[in-house]
Amino acid sequence: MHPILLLYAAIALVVARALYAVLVAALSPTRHIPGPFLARFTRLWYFYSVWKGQAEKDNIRLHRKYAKHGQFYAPIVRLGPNMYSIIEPDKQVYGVGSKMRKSDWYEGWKHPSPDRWTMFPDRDIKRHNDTRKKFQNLYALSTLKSYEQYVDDCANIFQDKLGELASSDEYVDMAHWFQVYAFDVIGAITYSKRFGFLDQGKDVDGIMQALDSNMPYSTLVGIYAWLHPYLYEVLQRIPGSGAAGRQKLMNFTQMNKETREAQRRTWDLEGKGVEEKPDGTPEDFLDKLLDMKDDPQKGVTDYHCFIMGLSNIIAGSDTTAVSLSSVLYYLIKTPRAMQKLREEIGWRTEQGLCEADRVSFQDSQEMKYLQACIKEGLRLHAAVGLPLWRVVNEGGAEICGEFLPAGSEVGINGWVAHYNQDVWGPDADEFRPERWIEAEEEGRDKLRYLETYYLPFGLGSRTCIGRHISYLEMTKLVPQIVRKFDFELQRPDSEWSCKNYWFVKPADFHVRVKRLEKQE
Ligand code: HEM
Repeated sequence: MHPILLLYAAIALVVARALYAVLVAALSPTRHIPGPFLARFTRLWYFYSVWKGQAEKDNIRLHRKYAKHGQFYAPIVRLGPNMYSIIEPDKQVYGVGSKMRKSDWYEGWKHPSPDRWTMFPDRDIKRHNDTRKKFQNLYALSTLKSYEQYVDDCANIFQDKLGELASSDEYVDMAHWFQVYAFDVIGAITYSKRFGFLDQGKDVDGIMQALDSNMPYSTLVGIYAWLHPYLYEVLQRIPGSGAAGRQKLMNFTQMNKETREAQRRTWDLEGKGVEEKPDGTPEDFLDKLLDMKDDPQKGVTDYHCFIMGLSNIIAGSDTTAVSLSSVLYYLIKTPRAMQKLREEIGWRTEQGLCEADRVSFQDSQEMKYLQACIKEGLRLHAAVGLPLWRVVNEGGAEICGEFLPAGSEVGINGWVAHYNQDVWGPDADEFRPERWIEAEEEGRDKLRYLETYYLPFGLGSRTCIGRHISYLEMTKLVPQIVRKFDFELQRPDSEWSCKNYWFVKPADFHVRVKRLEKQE
């Protein structure tokens, strides 16, 4: 075809597509739901918002902008032609038995082949339920004990590193150090093997970089999920691209699994489920998976063992690192709270209720102020900063006072929920750990009410399966470091800046570390 004709054809196609979008928007039964003008016709508005890395702020701004008199937030706003952000954790959408599946936005978090599913983005409700049931024990509170030594080892190395950093006057990037810690802990818990980041103080073999580069790709491609298979095919061949990063992690996971299987055969551990292995290390996550695989009753396959290990690294490293940064950042910004936390640790140590050099997970459960500080840190800065998209089923559904037709995508963003002054009160923007203790004292109803709107770990049937593990990592490390070190922000008078590509990562959390004169 002549090039000019080709150009005309392309222009005609674009015009027809635009007219179609205008027509659909004009006739849509949800056209009265407020939102940016462009978002009525195209997902480009949302794409741009996510691309800037500030989507949680835009999301909050929209709910505020369209609030009616007497409301803090508009209950529902539009982010795209059929994408709606809501402020209520509606049970139809998120309840444990909900039939609304994750939207195709989650496709960007997996290999495009339908056979290569993993737990977090799985959109098949039945398969997801089966997987979750099979493996939830590995993440249960009762299993944490077997992972505690791995956390202790990493926390001790982390403490030594802080000691070294304290002897220099330099500002250091605390977000980086928490990332290094969280990666090594999840590596140790999953494979009894630290990645070695803590020891070297940096990324080894580009693993952290691999995961990092995957974030913008997965976050953005999911908005136009149909593009994913084509882009992935090309990008996986380009070093440094998100798709190549994912491939690297998959290779790493597979290699660990194969090495361990060979080792277990040498040690003759297959199917034995021992608590401690011949090399003295406690049974790790991978051993537990392989024990299950060796038991024919459990229906655990090689593929399960592969994806569950991979999920731990992808879902459990940055999330914990960001959350640790949040807690420490707000403690530094709120000296009164830091002081109170140190008093709690000091008092419990004097009373012999916790050890002088480490805090056991069991002891940490009794430390009310510590628990409140962690909860409050994750409220003000949830690690995940985009709506948790779900799809409305056949027949449509009434959500937040609006009837949404089948196929609509609907989601609540933890950041929107956590800054809602109608829920948290006029001091919703403040770091005030006491609010959790007061709510508990007021009675179970008040606490339960707040917890309904507390979503750092998601909600309902897809709530974070690894949350107890992350609590184990955080509740041990935070007291261990704040009792020994002080932290001075490089820019104490301004807010930190963050980039939101699903995880809202701090970009400039620079502090000077100082050893506390008097410990406890
Ligand atoms: C403070 C740390 C963490 C935070 C804030 C966090 C947050 C979340 C959130 C918000 C979800 C739900 C996402 C959705 O609905 O789309 C989720 C799911 C998940 N998380 Fe976490 N997470 C953390 C730590 C971990 C750890 C340590 C692991 C693994 C050891 C883990 C494994 C998973 C998995 C496998 C899912 C998918 C669960 C499912 O679909 O049933 N997470 N997490």
